[in-house]
Amino acid sequence: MKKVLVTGANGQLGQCIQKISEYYANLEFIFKDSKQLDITNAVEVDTLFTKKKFHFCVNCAAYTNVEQAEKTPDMAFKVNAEGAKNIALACNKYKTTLIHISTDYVFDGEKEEPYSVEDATNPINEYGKSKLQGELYIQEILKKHLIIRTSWLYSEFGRNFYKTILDKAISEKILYVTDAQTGCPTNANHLAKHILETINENEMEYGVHHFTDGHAMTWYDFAKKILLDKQLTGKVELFRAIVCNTNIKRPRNSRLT
Ligand SMILES: NC(=O)C1=CN([C@@H]2O[C@H](COP(=O)(O)OP(=O)(O)OC[C@H]3O[C@@H](n4cnc5c(N)ncnc54)[C@H](OP(=O)(O)O)[C@@H]3O)[C@@H](O)[C@H]2O)C=CC1
Ligand SMILES: Cc1cn([C@H]2C[C@H](O)[C@@H](COP(=O)(O)OP(=O)(O)O[C@H]3O[C@@H](C)C(=O)[C@@H](O)[C@H]3O)O2)c(=O)[nH]c1=O
Repeated sequence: MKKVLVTGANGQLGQCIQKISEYYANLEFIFKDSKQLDITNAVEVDTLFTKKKFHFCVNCAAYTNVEQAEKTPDMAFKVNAEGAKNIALACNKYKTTLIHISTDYVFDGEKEEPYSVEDATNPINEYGKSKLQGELYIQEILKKHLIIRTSWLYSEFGRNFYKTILDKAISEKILYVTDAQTGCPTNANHLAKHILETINENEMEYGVHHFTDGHAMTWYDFAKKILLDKQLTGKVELFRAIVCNTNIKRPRNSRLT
């Protein structure tokens, strides 16, 4: 029986993994939320790994508030870079394979085509920079790792664009959504399944991988699709945002291939 530690287990992706975990009877899951395991505490991380022999660690713990990360980059780096480093050190010491989740925001968005794993990274905001530093630590410390970059996650869990648009469609009459960024919305449930299927495969190709649902669109297009799918188009008017109410830089194009 393979033992799988899932960190940040009460986040969006962590909850998607919990939801399907019962279908993987050959895997023994140990779910740890931020209260049960603080990945920024190296001693806490090491102690947990000493007690149990994990075959895999899926690191879902992260600082994901992109706007707040710009104001308090130290917080983002503490979790996304130093926290990832602590996990990588423990995985290396206790021979655990690490599956770490990263982001499309490691790219600057200046490329016209979708980004492949061979493309150079160049993050333009603090969240992206902190996530890239996490990737670099992992690559430096540990051979047995899989870094899965994904984008624009949404699901029934946690805080995400999909749920925000549904909430706004109820509370507001007009929605303004930017069409200045293009990316691939990805259902976090699909990513959860992909991760567990990958664990179940006998051979794992270490390194950086990209995983999305594959359909590129702007945030405006995505909002339109959400309203259509939920039959809310008559309830709220949707406009392309002319002025962006945020000063945070986000990649213009972050399609992943
Ligand atoms: N959401 C998205 O659109 C995308 C996310 N990703 C990446 O996917 C991964 C999962 O994201 P998602 O599930 O959406 O994010 P969430 O913010 O929903 O979940 C992250 C979880 O990490 C926990 N956490 C924060 N700090 C710590 C800490 N120091 N120790 C342990 N746990 C901590 C949070 O707990 P608490 O709430 O208690 O702080 C939260 O439960 C992340 O690595 C993210 O960078 C990549 C691309 C897109
Ligand atoms: C809710 C809303 C957002 N927007 C804009 C702001 C932003 O440019 C874009 C998306 O808003 P969000 O707050 O979801 O953006 P953001 O938090 O940047 O989303 C990112 O999160 C991190 C964790 C990732 O890793 C990325 O892949 C990506 O999903 O839409 C509007 O224009 N109008 C709106 O009503």
